[in-house]
Amino acid sequence: MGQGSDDIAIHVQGLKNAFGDQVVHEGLDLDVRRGEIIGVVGGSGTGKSVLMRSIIGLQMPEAGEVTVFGVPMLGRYDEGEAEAIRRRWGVLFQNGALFSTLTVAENVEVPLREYYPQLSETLLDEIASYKIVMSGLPVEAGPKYPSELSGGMRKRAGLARALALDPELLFLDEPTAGLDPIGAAAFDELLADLQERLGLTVFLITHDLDTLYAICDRVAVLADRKVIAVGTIPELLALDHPWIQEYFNGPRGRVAADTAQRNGTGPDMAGSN
Ligand SMILES: Nc1ncnc2c1ncn2[C@@H]1O[C@H](COP(=O)(O)OP(=O)(O)OP(=O)(O)O)[C@@H](O)[C@H]1O
Repeated sequence: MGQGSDDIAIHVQGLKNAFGDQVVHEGLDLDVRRGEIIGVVGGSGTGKSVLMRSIIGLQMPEAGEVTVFGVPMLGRYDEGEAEAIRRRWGVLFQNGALFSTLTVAENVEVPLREYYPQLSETLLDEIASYKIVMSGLPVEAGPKYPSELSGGMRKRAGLARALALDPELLFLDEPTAGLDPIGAAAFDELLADLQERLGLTVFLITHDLDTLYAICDRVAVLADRKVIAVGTIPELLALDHPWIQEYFNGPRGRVAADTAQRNGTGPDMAGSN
């Protein structure tokens, strides 16, 4: 099936980002399809977070285009059409980025208060409780402070906040970093379930090979200042780029592939080697 512009949630073209002399991206192109979970991988410092920040308007690129749901965004994040697009996404930052002086419920209410100041306190509390439960936390977590939660619970609280505005698009920066393998697998399962139930498009930065095998439809690889390849894992394995081979066919990649085969969660690897 061909990909029309309606099928594309995020279109990035010719992106350039630099900090002083350090050029992080140059001529970077990426299309994210509607309804997919795309994993974004690359060595440390290749600019995965900077790419995400460029898309959501926290980093002004030196050149390029960013279009979300067909709307050009760069330089216009606070204006009319682009401002409305911002309401259609939720973001979970790398460390959860919860406000430590607010309870979990109050954290979830922050975007609601910002965008819907007319909502009553009762309704805010109800929506927050709903999002908290949806993110796999007990409703009793609502009045707790982030410092009272485990790492896995904090991630879920961050997810609840990212889901506050009923987003169609979710940005997640290393959501399973710091979780034990069981906690990480549970978080992956939650994400896959939410993606399916809510029809989300998910932009997921990760170093976690198990996550890639378990829930990502496609994987985009950052190297040499660009997205050097994007495809399913079997498609990437067929490429002979050294970083891709080392990453997926190195010892950790092999273990993740075996685990995925055992769990029946991985892609059909027939035909790949
Ligand atoms: N605000 C900033 N000022 C200066 N340099 C920055 C800034 N933000 C990012 N960088 C640099 O840009 C490069 C890419 O950073 P980024 O955080 O996007 O990498 P990453 O691929 O997400 O890495 P990691 O996997 O380690 O999280 C790094 O060299 C980083 O030091």
